[in-house]
Amino acid sequence: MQPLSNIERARSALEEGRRIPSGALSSLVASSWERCRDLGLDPGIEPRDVVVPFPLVQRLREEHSGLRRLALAEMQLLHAQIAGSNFLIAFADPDGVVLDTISDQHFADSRSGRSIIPGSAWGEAERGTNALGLAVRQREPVAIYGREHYFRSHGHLSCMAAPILDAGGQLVGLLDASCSHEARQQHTHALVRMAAAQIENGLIYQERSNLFIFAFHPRAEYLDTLSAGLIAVSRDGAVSSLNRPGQAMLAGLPAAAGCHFEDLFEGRFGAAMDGLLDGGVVRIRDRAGSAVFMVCRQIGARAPAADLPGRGRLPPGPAPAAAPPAAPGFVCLDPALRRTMEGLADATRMRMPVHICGETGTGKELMARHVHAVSGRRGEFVALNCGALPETLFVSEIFGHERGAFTNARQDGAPGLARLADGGTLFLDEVADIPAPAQTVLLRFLDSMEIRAVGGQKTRKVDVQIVSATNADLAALVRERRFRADLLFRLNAFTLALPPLRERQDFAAVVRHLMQAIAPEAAITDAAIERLRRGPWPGNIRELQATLQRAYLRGRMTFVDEDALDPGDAEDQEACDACAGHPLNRIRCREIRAAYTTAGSNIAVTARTLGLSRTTVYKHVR
Ligand SMILES: Nc1ncnc2c1ncn2[C@@H]1O[C@H](COP(=O)(O)OP(=O)(O)OP(=O)(O)O)[C@@H](O)[C@H]1O
Repeated sequence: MQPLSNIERARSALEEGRRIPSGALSSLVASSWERCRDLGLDPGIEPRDVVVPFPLVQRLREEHSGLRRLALAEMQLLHAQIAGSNFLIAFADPDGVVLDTISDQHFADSRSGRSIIPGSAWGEAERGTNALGLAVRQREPVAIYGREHYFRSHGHLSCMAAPILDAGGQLVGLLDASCSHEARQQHTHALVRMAAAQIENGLIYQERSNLFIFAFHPRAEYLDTLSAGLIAVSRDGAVSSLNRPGQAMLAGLPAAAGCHFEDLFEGRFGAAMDGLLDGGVVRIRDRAGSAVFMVCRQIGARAPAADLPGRGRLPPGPAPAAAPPAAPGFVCLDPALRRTMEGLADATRMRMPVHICGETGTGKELMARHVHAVSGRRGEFVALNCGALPETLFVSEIFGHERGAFTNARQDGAPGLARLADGGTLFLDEVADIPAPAQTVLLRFLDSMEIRAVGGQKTRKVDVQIVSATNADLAALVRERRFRADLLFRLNAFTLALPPLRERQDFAAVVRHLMQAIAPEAAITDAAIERLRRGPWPGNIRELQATLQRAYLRGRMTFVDEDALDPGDAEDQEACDACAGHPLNRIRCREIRAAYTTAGSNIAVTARTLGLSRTTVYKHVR
């Protein structure tokens, strides 16, 4: 008979309620088992899935939004590095509650994959010994393989977690990679630790964007690596943060926030700054006598004139950043709107999928174009209206098809929108309407960024910024199981919530902008704007646009005042038969019919004023 392995001896002791034989397990795992046993957890049963409600997940995501942005970008990279090896990558809050996951489809569909979902809590008390729970407790990287998990039912799972600490040493989140085989995954564990370290450095750049950041290491060739120290200092040398490698290199010195650069390094801070800001690598000794190489990684913001040191040794700070490009005709002075857009440029730089939600007519498509402009991507902006596309058509629209791939396929095939958007942006409008099988296909595409044309053999990678939009409540659709939760979590990595027009504080600016586009020569009175402001605007900016167009048509003069306005007139109209049953189409249809009446039943004038084709107008008024 084969002798029992250490883990088998330990497990039978655990499951038979005996003392765990010493040396059979690492002390970390053994003491975790003891704690779980003391909590009365039965290792033989299936643990209960503890999942916090979705609104709380949303709140936690908002609370950790800056960190989450960095984490999602790293998760994408990590996933690309280990894609295909059936892993799930999770980002969790400091209590071990999972906030986001990115996974290989096969694992996501497995029993284990379904238990690691946003909202699932992985503390030791809930799920027994597991990497996330232990890393929360230990505040250091932990890997738990197969039967080292406390619960027998987790015995096929391996997970590796790394804590993310802020510069003050506080645990702010965790990264985890899990897979469903027991083999040791040293390489993956190292990648998870590196991703966590990268996020920690990202936090320093994010939170200290107005300070000077210097990298240092005893070997110059390591200055660009994750083992380099990072130190953030103000213009006068006050240290604000140090990353973990930096703290380790300066161990023994008073290296804490609030100390001065000169407490840590020899020589005058000013002299060091001069060399560093010249862009060179400076050799400098720390106060313990060890030499390090140092280089400037970020130039701090220009100090107010009164704060500038008189010695004139510092070159002027960088010029203020130029305003980012915007989509043409995009008004956005509303503070709530501007808040939701904070971090958009970073999100697009990291290629995070952007999701735009808002009522009908709030400007989702225009915002999508703005996202494309902000991303600075040279490729095309390609839009797909996902509403009412059956699965097969959806797939061939996105991935293209080879010649004669299916009945009605184009003779010469089609490249597909994802390929057309390579290097640019793919805008998925009405994303809530994607049929269920196509949701799975889309999810796979978002994970791999690989496309294969229908009827084709070859796959190719594309580099696409994904933007999606809907006016539906996707969270509610997820609850009703009409939309995949994992797809929602992939799409809404960065969410832009557009306020309804009635809540916009830049209402007047929107009115003036629309009026300028309708009739550049016409003015609009303040009283007219005030009257408009009182409307409920269920159709939002589009409805306002139509009201102004009608007012202008009605007045046909050089200004629009209160008398020309009749916001209610569209409501008096009946929608056409085709639109009557569709609440969203109804609003638009009634506006077209009202404009048609105002234009003296002239299709050409109505079409020109509304910027529609004559056929469209005709369809609604015949
Ligand atoms: N911020 C803005 N500044 C100026 N014009 C805007 C703005 N937002 C929207 N508009 C205008 O309002 C109209 C409706 O915008 P858009 O089509 O982008 O809305 P939407 O939310 O995508 O509509 P739907 O829900 O029907 O798809 C467009 O003519 C657009 O140019």
